[in-house]
Amino acid sequence: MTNLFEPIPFSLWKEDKAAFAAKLGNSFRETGFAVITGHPVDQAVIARANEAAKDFFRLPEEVKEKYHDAPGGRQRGYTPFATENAKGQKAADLKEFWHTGRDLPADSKYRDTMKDTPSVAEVPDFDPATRAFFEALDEFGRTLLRAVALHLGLPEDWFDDKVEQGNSILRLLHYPPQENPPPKGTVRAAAHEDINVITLLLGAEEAGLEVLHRSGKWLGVNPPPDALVINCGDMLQRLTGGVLPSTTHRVVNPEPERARFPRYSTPFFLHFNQDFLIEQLPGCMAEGGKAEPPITAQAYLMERLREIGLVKA
Ligand SMILES: O=C(O)CCC(=O)C(=O)O
Ligand SMILES: [Fe+2]
Repeated sequence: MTNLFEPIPFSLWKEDKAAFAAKLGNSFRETGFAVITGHPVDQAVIARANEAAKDFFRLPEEVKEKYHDAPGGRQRGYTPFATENAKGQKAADLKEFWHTGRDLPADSKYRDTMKDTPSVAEVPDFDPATRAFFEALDEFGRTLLRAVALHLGLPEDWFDDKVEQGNSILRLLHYPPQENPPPKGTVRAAAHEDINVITLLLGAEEAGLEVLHRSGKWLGVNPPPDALVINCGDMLQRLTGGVLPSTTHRVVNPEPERARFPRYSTPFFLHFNQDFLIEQLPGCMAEGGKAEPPITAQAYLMERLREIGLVKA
């Protein structure tokens, strides 16, 4: 099989928007994923946020636990090891993570349902480093959506005002080393689909990420160093009648020779504004697809969070 995750250089966007949009769109249609090299997210911003994340995860469990927001569905702050389970899975994932949300203007109409992110006192650089990283990914995400819009035959700025105050989340993930074999049937992240519009994923160079291709085969992604992996989430799938599929993916446990190494990754889940009505685009329907009723981004998110156990029914 040819490499389905052939990297797409971001420089192409500057030279020929239509050509970049076609490559991105075709990769999404084929696998739901794409790999981008030469992305504009500043390496210093990435490195600083990764350092802050490592410092945070090194804190004692009782300190990290202070920052949980279980009643809010863990959409902000800390989630301890083995809490989240993928839809339909009994065993919890072998990961702990942190969620940074959008820093909303004081007068935003979304303040009631989009909480502030807790401030971490024990790691002095944590707040500014993660904020800067959120903003860089948010900006690049909007650029990528411009390419998606062109691919779909929409005006280039179609997504702009639908995501500008979106309920997006930066997730800092830590998969601890596995010195002892983990319980049978558990993996770092069980097979799942992302809920949001698109996901921008950095840090997946450490092996483990696999994508369920429509041929039925699990394919390892293994992007080159510093590349960014993007994938379509359920909201984009719903908007496009399945033309841009939200593909099942997972993170498998390391090979024995890598078991003593932790794995860190930092998916950025780009969401619509909460009151955006996700309604299938006219004339957009995958072969064999079925139409789904319109639903607001917020109602859809809550439905999906219940399914993965982060919001209790
Ligand atoms: O850690 C990774 O490489 C992927 C994580 C992921 O798929 C997720 O958190 O939704
Ligand atoms: Fe995911």
